[in-house]
Amino acid sequence: MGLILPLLGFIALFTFIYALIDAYPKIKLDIPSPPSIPIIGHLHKVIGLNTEDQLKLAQEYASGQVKLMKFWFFNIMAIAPGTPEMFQRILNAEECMEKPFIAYRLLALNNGLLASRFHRWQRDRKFFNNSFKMSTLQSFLPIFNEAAERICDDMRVNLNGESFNISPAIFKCSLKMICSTSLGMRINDAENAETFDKIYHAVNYVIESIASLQNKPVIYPETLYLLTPRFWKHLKSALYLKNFHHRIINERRNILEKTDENKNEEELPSYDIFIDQILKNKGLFTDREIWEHILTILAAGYETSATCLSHCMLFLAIFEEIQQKVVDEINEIFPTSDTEITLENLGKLQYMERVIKETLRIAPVGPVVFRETRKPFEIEPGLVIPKGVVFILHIYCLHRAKRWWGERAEEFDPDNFLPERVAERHPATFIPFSFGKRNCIGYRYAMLSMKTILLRMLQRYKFSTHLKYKELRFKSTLTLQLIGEHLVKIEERKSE
Ligand code: HEM
Repeated sequence: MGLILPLLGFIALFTFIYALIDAYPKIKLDIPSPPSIPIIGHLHKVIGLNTEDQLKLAQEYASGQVKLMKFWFFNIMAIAPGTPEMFQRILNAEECMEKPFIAYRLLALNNGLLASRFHRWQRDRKFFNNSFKMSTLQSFLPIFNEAAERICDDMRVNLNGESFNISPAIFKCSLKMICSTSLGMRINDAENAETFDKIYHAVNYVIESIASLQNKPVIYPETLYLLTPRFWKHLKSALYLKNFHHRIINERRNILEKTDENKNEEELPSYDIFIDQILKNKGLFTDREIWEHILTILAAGYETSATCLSHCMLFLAIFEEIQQKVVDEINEIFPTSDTEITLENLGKLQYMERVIKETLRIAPVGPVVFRETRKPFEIEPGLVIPKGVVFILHIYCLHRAKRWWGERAEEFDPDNFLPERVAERHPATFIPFSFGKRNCIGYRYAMLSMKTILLRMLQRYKFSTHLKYKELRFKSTLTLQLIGEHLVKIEERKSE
């Protein structure tokens, strides 16, 4: 006992001195920083703030119009860029392509693309870039269409009735698309209905739990979380998803082996689902890596697309004249409801695309992304950011800054994406899918699937709402969420 206390004291002192030495090159960086408190840095600014106020605080800092701003939390140094040029420089640099463990640890999917460390990511991204190629996405169009038709049928119960929250239906549709294109689950098979429901609840529970932890300060004692009932339900949901993926992987492996032996391709779907692409490359990934990759694609693709589309439907219900313009365009390119959906005619839906982009500008589903320097990085001549510094890239602030978007930056205006206006802006002023080599691998998948759902819903129904644009409020959890529900009313659209 007599020795333990001095020993602990020595370890604490040693750790403190080590942290100071480590932090020194970062602290002396010549970058402006708001006033801070010794030891804890800027932690007091965020502690106790709800997720809506955190967004407002970030906007307040961003309005300071500096190129870079420096923050620190104990010995963690973070830098936030303030101009599109700086966003571009950071997101393009190989030196900054690491993901900070502290920001992505809660996902617990360290082998998946979203959270993996640089070297593993570099190897795996090459493989998956091929999986998301245009010909594969084209083969997914019938699945997108089937899921979109299904959501329209299910929505009929709300016809001419009260306002309802459109979000759960969109989430289920988006989940079915992802499960079908990554795991080969057939959307309209009755026996899959219960499984879709279970996955829906399990994924949502895991996402909600991570979001609730994510917004606790970085020093939140996660060990305390283990003592809460939420943790056990979180664990149960995560285990369900893991076991489910294991089962599907084994089933698909058997199917592929059988078809290999019999050279009978009939059992394989006509589209190139992600799991089959992985399994056909025997030995490239371990089983653990496979389910973490597939679960990452599911997690990264499902909630983002569904949330974006829920916002988009709400904006269209609020701005009925914009909705009408989208419908006019649809009627021109898809004159009948059975006009086939192809890459070519989806590409012609240019006004719809502007509406989706404006939705992602006003409400970028991934409001913040993080990077970490893997080695010293000269961000501008003479200013070298040392290894181990975290970059906080606040996309939400960038998208709403008056400096880049003008006095009407907070208003919803799809014409912001007219080609002549786009040409006037720096390419990194609008980055809802991030930027550079480590950007969103699923952005084309997202655009095609969202366009298909919008197309089918607007062909069938007219949307309205009593909600007012100016009264909408957002909060930043894991993704950017509307505070409240996406309430809309629908009526049958008469053919025009
Ligand atoms: C509106 C829809 C979507 C938005 C706004 C979005 C946004 C983003 C953003 C901002 C990132 C960068 C995250 C970071 O660096 O921390 C990202 C990464 C990623 N997204 Fe998406 N995403 C969407 C849809 C999808 C879809 C549909 C898929 C898959 C089917 C997908 C799969 C991924 C993956 C795997 C990554 C990690 C990529 C890497 O690090 O190499 N996303 N997404």
